[in-house]
Amino acid sequence: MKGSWLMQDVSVGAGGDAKKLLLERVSAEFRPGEITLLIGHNGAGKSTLLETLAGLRKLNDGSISLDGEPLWMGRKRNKLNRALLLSFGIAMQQSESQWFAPNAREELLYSLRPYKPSAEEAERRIQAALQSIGLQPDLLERDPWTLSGGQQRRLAIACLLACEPDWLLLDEPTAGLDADGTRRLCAILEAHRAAWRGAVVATHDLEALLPLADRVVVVRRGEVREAAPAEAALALAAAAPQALRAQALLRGTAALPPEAPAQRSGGAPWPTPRELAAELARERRRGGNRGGAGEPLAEAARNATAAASDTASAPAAASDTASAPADGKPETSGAARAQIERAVWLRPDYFDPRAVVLAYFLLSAFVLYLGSIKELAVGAIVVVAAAAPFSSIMRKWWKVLRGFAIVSIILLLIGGLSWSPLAFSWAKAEPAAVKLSQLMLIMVIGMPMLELMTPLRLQRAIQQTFGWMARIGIPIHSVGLLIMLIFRFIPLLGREWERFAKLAHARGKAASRLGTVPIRMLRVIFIPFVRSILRIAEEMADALEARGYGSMPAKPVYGFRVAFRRSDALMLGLAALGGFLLLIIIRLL
Ligand SMILES: Nc1ncnc2c1ncn2[C@@H]1O[C@H](COP(=O)(O)OP(=O)(O)OP(=O)(O)O)[C@@H](O)[C@H]1O
Repeated sequence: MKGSWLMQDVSVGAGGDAKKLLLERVSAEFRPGEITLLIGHNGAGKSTLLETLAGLRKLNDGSISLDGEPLWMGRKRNKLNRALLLSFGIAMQQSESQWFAPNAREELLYSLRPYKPSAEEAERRIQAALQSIGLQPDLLERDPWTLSGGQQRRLAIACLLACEPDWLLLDEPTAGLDADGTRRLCAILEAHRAAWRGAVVATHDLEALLPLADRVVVVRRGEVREAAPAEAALALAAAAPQALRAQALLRGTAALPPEAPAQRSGGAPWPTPRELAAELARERRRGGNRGGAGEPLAEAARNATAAASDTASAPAAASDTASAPADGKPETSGAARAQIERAVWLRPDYFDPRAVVLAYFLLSAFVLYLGSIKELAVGAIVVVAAAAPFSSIMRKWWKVLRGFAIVSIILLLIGGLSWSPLAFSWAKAEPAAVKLSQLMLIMVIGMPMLELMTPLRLQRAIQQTFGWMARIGIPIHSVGLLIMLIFRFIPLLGREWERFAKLAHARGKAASRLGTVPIRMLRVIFIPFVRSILRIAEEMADALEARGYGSMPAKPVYGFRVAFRRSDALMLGLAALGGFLLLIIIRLL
């Protein structure tokens, strides 16, 4: 691979939403024969940037190309360029997020599948990868989930190395590695560069990786701010501890002003955490901590405070340019701004779950009363009007509704067909159409319900309302627990499937639309998916047992109670009113 990786005006939204940008008009170039570090605060967007490079995030805008070839293909630019996918490997931040096979060997073989090596070649590559990252071959038969954190990190890197990609995209590769592992990783990166291959590494571990870097890219609030040769920063901070090195690096990248952050006393060559805290407080008083000229200084103080305390407590620890702001709140990044802001009354702790469930049953009963397509059409208008205020929290369910609508139409077409002669009879299809439309409307009513309460609040509501049943021998606490678990488990299935879809792209090199698993991969993925769900269920059972759910006391003590308030009564009243209006309208029709 001779050419560079180019990002041009790339914007990426949370879940593809253009209004909530995680990366904003990012342009950057990553060259082969270079190691580029991505640095920045927690939540700045480094992982997002890496995943975007790897085609794991859909672009809202801009383009990405490697060696002159576009990463995204097709008219709608929703298909990945498979040839490019094979030229890089990505190791994500949490190594455990990539496991699904029963043992380490299967994991390595899964990564190798897209490259179609012969059995001998695969074995050679596996052994070479294990050796360079320092893993014993006897680990190959172990379940990856049972390996230590550092061993898992090494295995994740081995999975990449076995594929011998031109580009390595590494997210926090030194996290959890011991000194030997870090040394080996650095040697691997150096060998990679010597072979005129490229690496992009998101890290907070400047201590280990800065000396290797050819370039440093500062990611901040979803924007790539500056890139500068690492040598400049190193020259400034040659013999400095982490605190100074971190500041020098940021100055080298123009993320900080060139002057020293504070006039120091005591003759120490770098500021103490106390001095920097005082400096930060001064900045605050000047009111310059947001947007003004004081911000970089405050930031310098924050960075160096954390780094200096790192130095004091653990000299070998990472010098962290991504320390949390001093006020303890996370940085208000473009990404953080992207978090879904909900109106107070849309939050899952606003309504009493009993009111939500009652309103749902009430509206569903009215829908079930509608017996013809004409009545259901009127019902649809009322339901859509009732659901409209919840549209922001219902968005993620659109796909489910669309899928249900498509399946319903197919079923109706099949149900209404007569074969000799071939004809479609609406009279034949109508009863099914009525049932399916009722189901659809009940689903539309139920979707906001799922978002308006948490499983725990629902469980608490059941226990509060029906707790007295326990005295007459009805296991109501177990019923509440079961309902809570079902509500927790359903979204978990979806999330686990999303993880598998991501693996199919990141490691299986699937070029299909993001979030989907190509049919040819289903065979490989289905059993591991079921196994993974069983593992999660087992972990959940262990957690419940550890919390004492197996031996519930006769009179449990609860941390909080749900309360029926005026807003709950109002919601119930509106649901009843909507239903009665519906009945009046259909009577008048
Ligand atoms: N799908 C998503 N929906 C909403 N927000 C998201 C999504 N994915 C990421 N984010 C947000 O984007 C921000 C950037 O996340 P990212 O993981 O890229 O940060 P980072 O720089 O790698 O942080 P760290 O140093 O902590 O690993 C975070 O605030 C995160 O919550």
